[in-house]
Amino acid sequence: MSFTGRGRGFGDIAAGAGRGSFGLGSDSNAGGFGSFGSAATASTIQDDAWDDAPASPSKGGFGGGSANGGFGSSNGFGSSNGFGSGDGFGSSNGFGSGDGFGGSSGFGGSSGFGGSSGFGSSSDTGRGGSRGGRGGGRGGSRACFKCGEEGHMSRECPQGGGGRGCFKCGEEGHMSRECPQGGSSRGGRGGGGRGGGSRNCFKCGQEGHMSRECPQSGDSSGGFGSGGFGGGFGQTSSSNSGFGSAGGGFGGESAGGGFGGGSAGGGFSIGNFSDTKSDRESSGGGPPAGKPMTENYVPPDADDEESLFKSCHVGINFDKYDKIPVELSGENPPNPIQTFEEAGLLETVSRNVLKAKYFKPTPVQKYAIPSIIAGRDLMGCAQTGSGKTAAFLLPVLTGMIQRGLESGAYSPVQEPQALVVAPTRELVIQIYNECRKFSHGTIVRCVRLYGGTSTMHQMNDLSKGAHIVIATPGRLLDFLGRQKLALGKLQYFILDEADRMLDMGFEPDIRRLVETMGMPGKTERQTLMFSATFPVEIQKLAKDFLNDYLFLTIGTVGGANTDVTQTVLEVAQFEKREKLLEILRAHPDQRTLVFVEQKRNADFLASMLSQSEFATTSIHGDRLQREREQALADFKSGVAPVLVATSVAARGLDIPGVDHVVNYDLPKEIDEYVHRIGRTGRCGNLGLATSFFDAESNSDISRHLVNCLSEAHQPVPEFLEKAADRGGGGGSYMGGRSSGSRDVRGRGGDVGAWDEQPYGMSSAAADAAAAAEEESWD
Ligand SMILES: Nc1ncnc2c1ncn2[C@@H]1O[C@H](COP(=O)(O)OP(=O)(O)OP(=O)(O)O)[C@@H](O)[C@H]1O
Repeated sequence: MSFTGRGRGFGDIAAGAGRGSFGLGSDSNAGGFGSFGSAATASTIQDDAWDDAPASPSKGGFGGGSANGGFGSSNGFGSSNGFGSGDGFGSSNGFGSGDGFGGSSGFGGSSGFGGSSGFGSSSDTGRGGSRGGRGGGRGGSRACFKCGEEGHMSRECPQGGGGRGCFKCGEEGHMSRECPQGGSSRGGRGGGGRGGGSRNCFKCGQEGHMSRECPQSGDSSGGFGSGGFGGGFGQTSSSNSGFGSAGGGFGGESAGGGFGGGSAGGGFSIGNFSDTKSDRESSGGGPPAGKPMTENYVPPDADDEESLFKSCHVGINFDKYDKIPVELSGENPPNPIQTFEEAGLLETVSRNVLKAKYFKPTPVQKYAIPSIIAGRDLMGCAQTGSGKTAAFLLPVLTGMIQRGLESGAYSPVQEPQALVVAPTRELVIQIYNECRKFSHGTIVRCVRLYGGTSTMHQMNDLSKGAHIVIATPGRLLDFLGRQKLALGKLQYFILDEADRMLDMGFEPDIRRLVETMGMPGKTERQTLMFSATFPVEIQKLAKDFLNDYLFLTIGTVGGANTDVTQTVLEVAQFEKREKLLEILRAHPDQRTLVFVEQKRNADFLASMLSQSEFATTSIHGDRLQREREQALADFKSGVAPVLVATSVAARGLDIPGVDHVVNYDLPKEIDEYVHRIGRTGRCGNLGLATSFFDAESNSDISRHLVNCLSEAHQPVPEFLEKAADRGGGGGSYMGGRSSGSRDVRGRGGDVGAWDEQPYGMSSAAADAAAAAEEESWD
């Protein structure tokens, strides 16, 4: 039996099964459930389903069962053998139907599967995840089978009779032998013992005979028969939770795999594998509103030296960096370096710098490296693409190694010496790769933690040792909460895109991280913050985290990169599509990054362009992480020379060879604009940015835009000046920029005494509003 789903699904996680086709049954080993249950622990899947969010017991997902259980193993649901399609999964009859699934070694061994008595039942809302798994087979710890809590047995459970429902239908009030639903293989609470429902053959899953009489010879190919897995797996009609709706234990003894279905809100929803938001909504499953879809994705690692050291070529304006005015304020600033040789970097690190073809430090590196080596806290602000990453990584790696690294390999709790936190997953990956590049040949272990990927995989990686962790806040807090990570030995705490990390969206997470997670106090650690923009109020906030810091400004804080030629065109909303096509046709060879405000528009535009003559891909927060990384890879390699992106790609990404940035929609914030156009014109190269100004919706940014263009010596179109004169953007004309122009301590000496520059909406508020409106940041 096979069926085809609409969405992408397990199948294309691996094994190239591609989208949709989902094999069930005896000849479906490759596409089935084969390696399922191989090597996960109880918590494998629980939180993976929820992007970057910290662990929460209320989230469902698969619960791994016994120590070896877990739906999905380290490679995730469907693991390397894939798992068939997305939507199809669990639809109508779902698993538990006749043919069963699973590879020959999969479930369905003689001992069957099926959780114990219906944990993850409807009263266990959301607990299905890890707890569900416990019941399965010989799963996990000795928690109560009803509520999943440890500390009491099920007979003493304060939740009363929740789990005492009929094993077949899940209803309370009767036992399974009296069940009015007879032998149906669907639904059921927890698929008791060898199947919650019918007495199908465990080998082939067909009704009408027992396994010993099975015509399908002795192997276990059909293993996962209807009965057991029927426990709540599938049954779309029964609840919103999709997979394991009413419960559904699944821990087969033989396979060792727990599979606790969740309950309402939990479980492995069908919607998780559908392609669009509306699919999710209609299926009732999937992540909560606003949360991107997830899968148990294991990202690849570039291990060869060549790809590690591949870097962008410096451009013709690289030497002009030296002419940009620099200001380093604060007590006793150290002298800048002029060459990498005089920086006092560790020899191996210096060698890597040369291998990366860094022959001369950029201004931010000249000042930041000696400041960090001198042990100072630093807030560094330099234009996009001017080498801020190496400015902190090189001295941090040197300092860590010189102080001595501890080997934490295979210790249950890793205690890194350095922590870098960044706002997006792709930026985390990029910093991680830079870190591996500069630490190449040393014993430093870098670990990346970010959402949308397999928690189990990251946990394994982490357990091998972590001297420096690079993470997005959500996944980081998750691991801290799980006590896989502790911050007691932290020497360096780095916020990249610091203004973003401290705005309303992330500030609570960062504060929590700094104040409640055992991190050394600010006088005991070194805190470093970097960005191209630093709004005044964020600078003031940052003071809470910094100790006697230096403030480094290269050029104007928040100024646009002058190597980018900026053009603003007046284009009404309905004309934008045609205008974009016109621009792309005029520059067919240019690698172009198109920014839009809305995720749905990113996909729409990407399809539209692909159907025209432009190979286009898209990146935004609703795409699976695998897809996001693939989109970036395709854009980088030129497979898709046009990338349509939302703000997830606005900051930090260093994509070599981006010729042109098009703001199809202007952002609401001028700082965001500066970061977006900074994806081109990097490292002394020239770039081009074109923005569509729609007077209807962009008047708020007009004043800031005029300012930004003038500062960067770019022509200001008349229509834009007029829009600014009409008052777009609020505040005074000249004062209307978002970033503070310099160290806020420079005025009045005390940060608290600083008079805010007037501008309409605070950067933080605007950021938050924009984020809430459309993009979900990692
Ligand atoms: N000294 C150097 N010599 C040559 N190339 C360099 C040097 N420093 C950095 N680069 C390269 O310049 C590019 C931009 O660097 P990086 O990504 O660190 O910029 P950034 O200032 O962090 O930008 P953003 O503000 O966009 O995050 C990278 O490809 C990096 O490898």
